[in-house]
Amino acid sequence: MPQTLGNLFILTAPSGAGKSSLIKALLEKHQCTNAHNNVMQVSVSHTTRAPRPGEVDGVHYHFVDRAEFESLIEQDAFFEWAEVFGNYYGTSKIVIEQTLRQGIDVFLDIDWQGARQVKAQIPDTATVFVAPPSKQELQARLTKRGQDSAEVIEQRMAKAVSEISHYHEFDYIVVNDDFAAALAELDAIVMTRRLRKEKQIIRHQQLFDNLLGE
Ligand SMILES: Nc1nc2c(ncn2[C@@H]2O[C@H](COP(=O)(O)OP(=O)(O)O)[C@@H](O)[C@H]2O)c(=O)[nH]1
Ligand SMILES: Nc1ncnc2c1ncn2[C@@H]1O[C@H](COP(=O)(O)OP(=O)(O)O)[C@@H](O)[C@H]1O
Repeated sequence: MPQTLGNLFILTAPSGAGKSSLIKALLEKHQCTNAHNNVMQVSVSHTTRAPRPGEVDGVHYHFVDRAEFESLIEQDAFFEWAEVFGNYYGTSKIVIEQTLRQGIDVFLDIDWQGARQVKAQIPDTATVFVAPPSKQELQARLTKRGQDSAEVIEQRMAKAVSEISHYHEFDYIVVNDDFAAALAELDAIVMTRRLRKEKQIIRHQQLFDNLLGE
């Protein structure tokens, strides 16, 4: 993909570490829940997992069945996809490309396998690993969220160790202990990426043309 004004960010974490909460808070902080101020948005993945109570199709995920997902794989519709906890998850290619071209920053909440695939295609992607402060706290958050059965929580805790073992592959690490502190760190990462010379040249090309003109 050619250099775009929009930045691509990936947040990866073991389930329950707080990545969805952090992305949501960041968007609210930048008032991106307001359609007139759309400078960043979170990508809505496709999944074959069943919706949790309160999850809305097209908002939290595009919920599809396995046959539909496999047909999208055949059509090369995914930027990346992976099987996580026995379900398929994938990121639509066209939506990401269009959004970045519009100068909007895009956040992907995806697992380490997806992060690797995206980084290989777009090396400019900023990848962030969100770590919980302890295993006990991770389990407590999954339980407190109250959306998964004890069996599913057990499965997610077992999977957490393999997800965490990839922490060193990421560009940034944020430990989500105190939520406000973790949010400030994530915000700083976003700002740093935006201020890079490559992005500033695209954003301010007109200004530099004027400053250097007769
Ligand atoms: N590779 C990939 N992983 C995804 C995608 N969407 C979600 N995931 C990951 O799938 C895992 C399970 O997500 P989910 O079922 O929503 O559970 P949660 O992590 O507890 O919110 C998490 O690690 C997500 O980051 C995607 O489009 N691609
Ligand atoms: N820093 C934090 N301290 C305490 N609870 C948190 C913190 N960050 C997130 N949580 C809570 O932990 C639970 C899991 O967070 P969530 O964002 O759904 O995780 P993920 O998207 O990584 O699976 C939620 O109930 C959320 O409110």
